[in-house]
Amino acid sequence: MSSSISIESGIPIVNFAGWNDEHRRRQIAQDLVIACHDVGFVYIINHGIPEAVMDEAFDWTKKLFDLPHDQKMLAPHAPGPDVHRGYSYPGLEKVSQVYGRDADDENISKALREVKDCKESYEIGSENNAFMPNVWLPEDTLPGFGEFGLSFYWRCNAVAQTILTALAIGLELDSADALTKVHSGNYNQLRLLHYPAIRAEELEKQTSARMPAHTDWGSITLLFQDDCGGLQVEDPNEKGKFTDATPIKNGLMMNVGDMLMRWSNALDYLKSTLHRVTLPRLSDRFEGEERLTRERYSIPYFLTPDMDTVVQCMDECKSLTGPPKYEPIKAGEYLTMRAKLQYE
Ligand SMILES: O=C(O)CCC(=O)C(=O)O
Ligand SMILES: [Fe+2]
Repeated sequence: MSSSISIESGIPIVNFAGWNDEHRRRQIAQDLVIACHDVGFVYIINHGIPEAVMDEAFDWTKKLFDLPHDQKMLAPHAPGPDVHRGYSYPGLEKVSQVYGRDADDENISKALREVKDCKESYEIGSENNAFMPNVWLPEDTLPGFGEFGLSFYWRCNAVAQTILTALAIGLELDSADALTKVHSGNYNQLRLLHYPAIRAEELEKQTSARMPAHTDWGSITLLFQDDCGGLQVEDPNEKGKFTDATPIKNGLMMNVGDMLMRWSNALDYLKSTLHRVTLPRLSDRFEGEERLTRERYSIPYFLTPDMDTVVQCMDECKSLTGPPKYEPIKAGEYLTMRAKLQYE
């Protein structure tokens, strides 16, 4: 059975076509694990979400962010990190990799906190998540938005369940449902993101950032991006070198988050790779004297295990990577710790 992997600018593409065929499924699973081990980022095509549904998700995202500020503020993100739901205006959230690599360097984290993050976002969760209740706009502000948001949330979860199954098969865990059974879907986060047009100079001089380099915290992330470009992924073999993760039509990007990396142990068998959002790639994305970059929309979907799940080195990974490197930690505690670092 031939591999389904091909490569786009250093990032593998895994084709999920034929997932229902048992032999093909094994090949896809192996390809996915190799991609997550080598790069930690992978394009997934034939993932099962129809193009029309993805287009609809971007249409709603645009409609939402086109609303006047006062109306968006009818669903405000509560102050602080505890309930990550509703609307965050530009600058409210600061993303930076102050955990891990730069955590001990106060100067680095201070400098990063002085850079403005130029994005606005809206977070949607499961209605069954008692820790983080949704913050909805009044229905007459954007009729139908909540209904679509929740249906898209669960559609993404269905794709994520297939990906988790593929990872379990590819890692040869003791059962194909080893990962799905601790991901009810109730702790995921659907995030709608808008990066307004901004003077290119601000991004070049790094007085503003679209999204500075960071890793994601959860188990996996699915990402839908428009055609603007600007997402970059660190080269796993060369620290500090970032390559463009150019959007591919109808594909989604999947990446490994820190919790799955911890699960896969010491050599971080599955890699949670640094990524960032910067200038769109093409020079024709600048317009007029002010050299404004194009605005950009993206939709990440973060998967988180159920809160009481103990994230610790999977037995099967010990043989791949040696003795456990990370202390076991409950998913809920890990999330709280990471979320606190996100807000000033
Ligand atoms: O906007 C993007 O393409 C990436 C967003 C991202 O990395 C994040 O929200 O964690
Ligand atoms: Fe991210």
